[in-house]
Amino acid sequence: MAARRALTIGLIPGDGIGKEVIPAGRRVLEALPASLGLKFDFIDLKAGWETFEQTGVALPEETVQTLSSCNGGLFGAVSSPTTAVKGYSSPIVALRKRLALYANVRPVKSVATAAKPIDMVIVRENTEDLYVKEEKTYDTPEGKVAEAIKRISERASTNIATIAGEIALRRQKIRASGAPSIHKGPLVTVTHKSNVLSQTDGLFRTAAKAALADPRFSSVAVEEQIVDSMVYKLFRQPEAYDVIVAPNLYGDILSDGAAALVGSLGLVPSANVGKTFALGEPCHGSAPDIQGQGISNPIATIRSAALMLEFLDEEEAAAKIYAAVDANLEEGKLLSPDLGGTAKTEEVVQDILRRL
Ligand SMILES: NC(=O)c1ccc[n+]([C@@H]2O[C@H](COP(=O)([O-])OP(=O)(O)OC[C@H]3O[C@@H](n4cnc5c(N)ncnc54)[C@H](O)[C@@H]3O)[C@@H](O)[C@H]2O)c1
Ligand SMILES: O=C(O)CC[C@H](C(=O)O)[C@@H](O)C(=O)O
Repeated sequence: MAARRALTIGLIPGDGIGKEVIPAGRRVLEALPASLGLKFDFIDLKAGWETFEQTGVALPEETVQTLSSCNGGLFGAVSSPTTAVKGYSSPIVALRKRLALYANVRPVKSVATAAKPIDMVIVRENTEDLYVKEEKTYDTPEGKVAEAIKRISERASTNIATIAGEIALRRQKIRASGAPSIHKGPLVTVTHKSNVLSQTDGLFRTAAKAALADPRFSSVAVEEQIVDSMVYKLFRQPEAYDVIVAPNLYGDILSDGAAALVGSLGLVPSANVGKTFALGEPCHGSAPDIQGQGISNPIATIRSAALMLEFLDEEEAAAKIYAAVDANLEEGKLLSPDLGGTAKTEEVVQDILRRL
């Protein structure tokens, strides 16, 4: 039987545990039932610290060009240094801008992994804020001073709030079809710090609220919350959140915090979303503390593969992957050490493949 749709997927393992989890994502895609009619062609691509050490370039132009000709991609993680290294710049941050992946969508859901039910999506602006990385250091008579630009545009804030509203509506539609849920109606919470940063976060706040006032979001409740008290409420009452929309840096920080609430960074996926392309990426980094031990949790990447499929309009295939992962977690017999288990990455992958 000829495949209904062929998808070319670029794979960028990167560094550290990125090399352990990306093959897991690939194997799960390959194991999807033939009845779905999907055919995958994979292209291995390079980026990261090791690539930089070998070639002097962290994000080869070939990777960007090839990825832009793919339908989608999976990015593992890179080991970005914490001190400036001449010529190195974070490849994932660069890719988001080069491929116009304007939204970073991060669903955080507890499936037998947290004391409280949690089911939220953090929608992080992906191209600007402090991530424009326009920094400089200069000398003054009192010593060195460093500065960074925080750039917020009306256009990017409108775009990110719009996709947040669309995600809230889509989640509501799924709930209306009978899926069990902890939420009653669609809700978007706009996060900012415009009590202090009245111009930059002030613009984010007004543009996001204006976008969500569009009549097509009339059924979506809109709330706003200052980011510091948001962290407080997120930890005390995570069930209160449905969709959170945030500027780039706050979204980065909130999603790691939310990952702690559901039990591990190794569970939380993301998709870097553009108009016609999606790059799945686990929220975690290269985890140098556990790399090479075969114990990294592959679920964040496997869920990222599913999320990528969702944004490529292959929702049925995505649902099969989510269900296999949920079944693994609900049974709780083969869990990796970050979740309190003793299973190796390979055993978790095998269990999920069996359930597909
Ligand atoms: N997308 C990316 O490329 C990305 C994202 C975040 C961090 N990083 C980079 O990763 C490097 C390490 O950063 P870090 O240590 O601050 O954060 P990290 O996310 O790599 O690790 C934080 C903690 O979570 C654990 N962890 C993360 N993923 C896990 C998984 N799949 N299974 C089990 N445990 C997991 C780690 O063992 C560690 O204890 C840095 O160089 C940073 O720049 C890259
Ligand atoms: O270390 C890097 O090169 C990028 C880290 C990256 C980020 O967006 O800051 C990561 O924290 C993430 O959440 O994707």
